[in-house]
Amino acid sequence: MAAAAMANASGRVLSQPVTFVTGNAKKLEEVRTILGQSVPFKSLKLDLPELQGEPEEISKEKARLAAAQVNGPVLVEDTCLCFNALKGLPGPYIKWFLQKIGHEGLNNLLMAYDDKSAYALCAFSFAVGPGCEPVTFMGKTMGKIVPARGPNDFGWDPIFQPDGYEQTYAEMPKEEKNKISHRFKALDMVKSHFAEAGYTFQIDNV
Ligand SMILES: O=P(O)(O)OP(=O)(O)OP(=O)(O)OC[C@H]1O[C@@H](n2cnc3c(O)ncnc32)[C@H](O)[C@@H]1O
Ligand SMILES: [Mg+2]
Repeated sequence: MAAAAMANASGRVLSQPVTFVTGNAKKLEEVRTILGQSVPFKSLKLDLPELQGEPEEISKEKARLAAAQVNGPVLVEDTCLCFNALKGLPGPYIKWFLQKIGHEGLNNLLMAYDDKSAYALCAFSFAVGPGCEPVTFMGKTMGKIVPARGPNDFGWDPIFQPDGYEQTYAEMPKEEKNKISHRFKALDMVKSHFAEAGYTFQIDNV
């Protein structure tokens, strides 16, 4: 953990509330619901660059870029959808795959394979400020890729059916998705981190 984060671990007040930086309104909606009042944050709509590499490194670099722009404490996340038959691809490149080939194209990618298993991976990173090394929290939910079912209002939700469920993420009530999702699991660790670190916030302008 960076020196600044250590200082805060003793219970120091953060100079500003945490800013959750994302260009994705649906992510923001889920993060708000899952975090509730546990981690006070404000949000900033910013399209950070789509980086290449391993999920944890992408997330950390996103946090460094966001902290430099916000000049304060930031939370960011990067989401991957990984197909086991394709050794984890599309992974962090899912946004472009989804945009270019859609739900049907993503199913077709697996046509030649019996193995339709996949996992959703969420990597949140928190940086206390510019120049501080981010800490990362990963959440993973296992499932399989299926022909699209359910409302089409959030990314690849209609084609991801989590293990142990007959419904896709899109078909489930939101409260159900938010109890088992990759995002929920990562945010659970974010919550614990904030509780253990004893951060206190200036929340006047949240
Ligand atoms: O600004 P950021 O936070 O980066 O938002 P983004 O939309 O660019 O998001 P990512 O870079 O993490 O790309 C992930 C892609 O997966 C989609 N996605 C993210 N979380 C999802 C979820 O829980 N269910 C379905 N689709 C999701 C999202 O819409 C993108 O197309
Ligand atoms: Mg992005």
